[in-house]
Amino acid sequence: MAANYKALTEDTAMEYVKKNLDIFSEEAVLRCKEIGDGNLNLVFRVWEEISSKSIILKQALPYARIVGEAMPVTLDRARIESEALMLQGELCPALTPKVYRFDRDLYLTVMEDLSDHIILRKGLIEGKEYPNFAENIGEFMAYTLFFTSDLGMDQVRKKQLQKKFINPELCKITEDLVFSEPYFDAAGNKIEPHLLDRVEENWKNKDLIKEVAILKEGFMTKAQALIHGDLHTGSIFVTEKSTKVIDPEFAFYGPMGFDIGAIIGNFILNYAAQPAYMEKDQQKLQHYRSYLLESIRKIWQEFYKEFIELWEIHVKAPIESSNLYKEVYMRNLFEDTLGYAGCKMIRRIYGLAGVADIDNIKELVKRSRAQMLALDIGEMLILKRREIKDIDEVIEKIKSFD
Ligand SMILES: Nc1ncnc2c1ncn2[C@@H]1O[C@H](COP(=O)(O)OP(=O)(O)O)[C@@H](O)[C@H]1O
Ligand SMILES: CSC[C@H]1O[C@H](OP(=O)(O)O)[C@H](O)[C@@H]1O
Repeated sequence: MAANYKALTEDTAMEYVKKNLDIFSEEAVLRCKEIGDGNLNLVFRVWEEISSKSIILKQALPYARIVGEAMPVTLDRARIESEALMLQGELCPALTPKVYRFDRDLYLTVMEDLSDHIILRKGLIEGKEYPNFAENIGEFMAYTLFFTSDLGMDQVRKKQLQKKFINPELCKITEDLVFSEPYFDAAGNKIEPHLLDRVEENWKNKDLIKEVAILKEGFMTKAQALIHGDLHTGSIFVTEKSTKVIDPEFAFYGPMGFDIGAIIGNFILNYAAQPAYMEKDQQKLQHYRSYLLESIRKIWQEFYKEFIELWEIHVKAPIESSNLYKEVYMRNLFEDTLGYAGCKMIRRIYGLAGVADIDNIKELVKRSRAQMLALDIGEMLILKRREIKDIDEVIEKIKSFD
């Protein structure tokens, strides 16, 4: 740990802003609130009432906030996050918060305050619709993944970037929490008693475990692009018109399908949860679930369209211009996307870190229905990913569980 590192408090965060940033005037009366609700870090909002100017300070703790000091986690994740935000900002300026400074002593990123946006997960739980989201996130993924892959950048530079974004400790968290612990009786799992029989089925399911092991191997070895690494609906801020992707501290060179699968898997988690929230209005429920499924279809289609466009414009080498190669590449990416979506769903039902869409359902019977549905869809995506023809078939298969 850097000698000068100290976790900030609301008071010291304000002092830091006054001393180090020239955003506010010297006489400004500042206020500060710690607003972090994630599993890992501190997030301070500092603002001045009269000018309505504000700023966000995000600081890594030397451990995971959700567990405490018993789970040490490298502070270097703050560097990875700020550097990934800056790179994503170059590729997709409209879809990324502005980073003003990274403090290497305090592992602190100073960035744009997005409080006029809402975390997408919250919006979806409230049943809101975001007409531009699928297009925006499709573009974000196409640009960030294409231009950091061997297709979209110089191959020597790519390897240098890979070195900069080696992120072993955070990858190990994902390897454990997403791909390993849900498949045995790990101490960190949070298994509600009514789920135990269903969870034990997973532990005994040899096919499922084999397929998850294959996906885990891909996560650990397929250095395809600089992926966000944790692209769930809690890592995205939205308004009706705008989308901003935050929190890339898990970024590393990994399989592209892990990002696309994360977003699709989290939309399906919301789909599984919605009957509990909208039970009293079946028409509204049907409408909203169609919206969620349409979003999934559009997210994949927009990503696909943008990615292929970039490929056609930027790739001139004869080998990588092969149309047959493109087909195989996109098919593999589709299968990875489905497999990782399934893994990301299952881990959220009984692994260490839950998901608000489902955890917020107070009534046990309704929560259990949502959990079982998510487990069944997750398992189907992992096991059937090679047989599923296209995104339309994914939607049909999800619907068939009702
Ligand atoms: N740039 C920002 N503007 C406004 N609020 C933010 C910003 N970044 C994070 N937050 C708030 O802090 C919360 C936690 O941030 P996040 O980056 O997800 O932390 P963690 O890495 O701990 O998961 C978010 O859910 C959001 O409410
Ligand atoms: C002990 S970290 C658990 C979990 O938290 C991260 O997500 P977030 O902080 O965005 O909620 C990541 O998904 C990790 O797997």
